[in-house]
Amino acid sequence: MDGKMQRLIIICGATGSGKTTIQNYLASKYGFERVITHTTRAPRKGEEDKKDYYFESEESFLKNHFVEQVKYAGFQYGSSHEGLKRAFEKSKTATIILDTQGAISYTKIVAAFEMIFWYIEVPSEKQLEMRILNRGQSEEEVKKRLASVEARRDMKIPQNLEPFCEIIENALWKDTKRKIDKLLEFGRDN
Ligand SMILES: Nc1ncnc2c1ncn2[C@@H]1O[C@H](COP(=O)(O)OP(=O)(O)OP(=O)(O)O)[C@@H](O)[C@H]1O
Ligand SMILES: Nc1nc2c(ncn2[C@@H]2O[C@H](COP(=O)(O)O)[C@@H](O)[C@H]2O)c(=O)[nH]1
Repeated sequence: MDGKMQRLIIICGATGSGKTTIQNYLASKYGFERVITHTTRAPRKGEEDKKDYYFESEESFLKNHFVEQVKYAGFQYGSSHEGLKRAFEKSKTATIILDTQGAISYTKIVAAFEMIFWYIEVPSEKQLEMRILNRGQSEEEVKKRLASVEARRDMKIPQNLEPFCEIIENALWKDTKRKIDKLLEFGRDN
């Protein structure tokens, strides 16, 4: 596959803003492969190892070759060269979900693929909280997550990421889909 034709859609935004929902839409509608990242947090209900994340112990996490890694709400997260390679073996356009710190790291790397940055926004924090609760997490868990330094930081797009990002408001799902379809209109050679 021609390396220059590859493209990575980097999706970031507040916790609960809809990054995974958007990534799933891109996979089902466009066939864009997901880059699976690594974490030391425990799987949530319904999450599967090697599908949602590579779920790692503190020891096994260190054995990967990371493009970037961060600590988020007390756990390790990282995107690996292996994960990117596996995704690009399956489709020319791949998607990855990162926190804003990880996205900033990608703005600084020299890569053989094109990068597109999306920041996902939700109109209010109350809506975010409701969406996370509806996902099945306990109120205590949600409160703890929303209070973490990283979650607070990612509520708003960092200034140094703004020049790279398309901001997508994810209020009504049908409007979000329309916006995404429009953004991808000129890249139908996936
Ligand atoms: N436009 C929307 N309207 C209503 N609910 C939505 C919308 N988009 C996503 N959701 C719901 O909000 C919840 C959070 O979405 P999702 O898991 O995609 O967020 P996320 O940004 O990946 O969160 P996290 O970073 O915490 O993993 C899910 O239950 C999802 O179904
Ligand atoms: N910088 C990175 N951020 C990542 C990676 N994988 C996921 N994430 C981000 O972490 C938070 C928390 O994720 P959650 O699944 O526990 O809700 C979220 O903002 C993700 O975008 C990664 O490899 N690098």
